[in-house]
Amino acid sequence: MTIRVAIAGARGRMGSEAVKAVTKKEGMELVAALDYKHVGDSLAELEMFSPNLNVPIFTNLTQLIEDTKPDVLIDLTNPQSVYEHTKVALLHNVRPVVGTTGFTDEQLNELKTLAENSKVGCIIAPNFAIGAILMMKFAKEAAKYLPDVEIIELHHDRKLDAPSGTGLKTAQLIAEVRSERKQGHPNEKETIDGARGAEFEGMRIHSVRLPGLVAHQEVLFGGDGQLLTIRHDSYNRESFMGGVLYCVEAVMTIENLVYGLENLI
Ligand SMILES: NC(=O)C1=CN([C@@H]2O[C@H](COP(=O)(O)OP(=O)(O)OC[C@H]3O[C@@H](n4cnc5c(N)ncnc54)[C@H](O)[C@@H]3O)[C@@H](O)[C@H]2O)C=CC1
Ligand SMILES: O=C(O)C1=N[C@H](C(=O)O)C[C@H](O)C1
Repeated sequence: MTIRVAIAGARGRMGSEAVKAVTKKEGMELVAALDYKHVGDSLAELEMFSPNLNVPIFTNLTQLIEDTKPDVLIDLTNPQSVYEHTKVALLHNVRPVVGTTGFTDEQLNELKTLAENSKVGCIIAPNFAIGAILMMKFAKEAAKYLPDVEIIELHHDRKLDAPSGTGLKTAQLIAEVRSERKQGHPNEKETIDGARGAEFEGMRIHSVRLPGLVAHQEVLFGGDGQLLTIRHDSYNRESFMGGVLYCVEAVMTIENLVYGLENLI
């Protein structure tokens, strides 16, 4: 069976890489792209894509679904649009594979309920790179023994959300195995607001944004006279594509919402 795939955000850094990956993958067909402009055009008409890519562009997701009947919607857009796209897809029995980060807890819970009630598979993956998933798994394990943790995530300077979805997910996984604790000196004071980074259940997350970076993270564990550093680097966006394709296949086999690829591998 061929999986019919639509991509929201196809012109973006991740979306354009996903277009290449899906069109090359046996057993998948790219049937539509969702954008906020270029309605009525096809990807072939955009300079960045091959002139043979006759994939229609829509600006309305419901219309896209009615006209092209995708099985899966890959969303690689932005934190403002992703919730609505995921909800509309689920309401139309289209399985979302979401890489976009920046969901609130409330939005995640609503989508989880919607997916469960309608028995439509949905994967929300803050990071598709296998190395990043392992970094998070190893960090969760290390935190059982070394509970003093600081997370430093480093990204390109076009990123809209902070902390990164990966940084937040790492903190959430660690919080599952360690009880909340205040780190640093009990009387410490910030002389400049934010100096100690964002706080999540007593852990600090530091967000670095610089041109030249892609996606990187270090999880630092301090103990008596020792430091354990777990680091992952994505040097390009191809690093995410194995995970994207894996999710497109996996989402066809589930009937609920899975948040994080570590739950599937
Ligand atoms: N889960 C993962 O492994 C990864 C996730 N990301 C996330 O993916 C998202 C996209 O990242 P980039 O590709 O770097 O961003 P980008 O800014 O290069 O691309 C976003 C694309 O979405 C389009 N877009 C914006 N609003 C839209 C709407 N309402 N409907 C349809 N398209 C719309 C934009 O035109 C743009 O082409 C971000 O949230 C980022 O954090 C990025 C890399 C890896
Ligand atoms: O915006 C990005 O680039 C990335 N976003 C994801 C995140 O917020 O964790 C995944 C990866 O780090 C790249």
